[in-house]
Amino acid sequence: MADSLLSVQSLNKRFGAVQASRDLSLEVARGELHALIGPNGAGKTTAINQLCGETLPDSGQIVFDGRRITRMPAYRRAQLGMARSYQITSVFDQLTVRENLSLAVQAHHGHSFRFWRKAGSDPAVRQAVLPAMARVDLESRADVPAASLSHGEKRQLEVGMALAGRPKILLLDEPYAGMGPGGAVELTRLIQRLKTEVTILLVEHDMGAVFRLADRITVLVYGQAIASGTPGEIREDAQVRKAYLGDETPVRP
Ligand SMILES: Nc1ncnc2c1ncn2[C@@H]1O[C@H](COP(=O)(O)OP(=O)(O)OP(=O)(O)O)[C@@H](O)[C@H]1O
Repeated sequence: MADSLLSVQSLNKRFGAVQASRDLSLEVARGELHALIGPNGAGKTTAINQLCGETLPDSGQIVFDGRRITRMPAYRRAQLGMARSYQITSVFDQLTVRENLSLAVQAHHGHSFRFWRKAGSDPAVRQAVLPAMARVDLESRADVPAASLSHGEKRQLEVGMALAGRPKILLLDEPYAGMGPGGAVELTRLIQRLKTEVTILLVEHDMGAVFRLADRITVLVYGQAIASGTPGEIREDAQVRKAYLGDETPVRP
């Protein structure tokens, strides 16, 4: 691929008898929103874990922004511009939106800020937090403790924390999980805006959201990529319909 930001070649990962990644190859182009879909247990989270360095593959190769990162520790990948927003919420409930984002900003730019100071008291951190809040539409909730946010707002905060390091790619693992209809609409609006700023790899079960947001989709079944293409191509792919979407599943944009 001409402008590939993330290239995964023949990744294999086995857990005992389970082959969670099977000769998995994947290309994410710079600037696109690429969705990774597949049935439960297909190996989506295992794939993401190997991309961000939480799990090492048994074999295969991962190249990110022109560098081989296959065996690189997670923190180095983060320094190179890989950010992950977790399926399980990772914000500090007792801290406010502003404080959570201050910590994230400080963690990502530790070298340029005085990290022994309370995060919110550093003027440079305070200044960087304002656009970080605006980016995820949380300015009006700045001084609200995270515990009092709605589920959707917590997701926004989580994404804001992942973006604090100005990543080149954002890995979103099931952001719609547990989201009500109102929150889902807000989240779609947010992701639609973010995809103009950062390359996104989205793992998601909500097919409506996937087909609305993705530029390209890769379908995983039993750890293997069985198809990769535009939403239109995936919708029409006979193998995908048979293995995953089902002939009767109405998948409309
Ligand atoms: N640490 C582990 N130890 C043993 N088996 C594991 C481990 N992690 C994942 N697996 C197995 O690997 C397979 C792929 O799991 P994974 O969580 O990657 O799938 P998934 O596509 O993300 O599923 P879901 O959509 O349900 O989140 C499953 O059979 C799972 O039980």
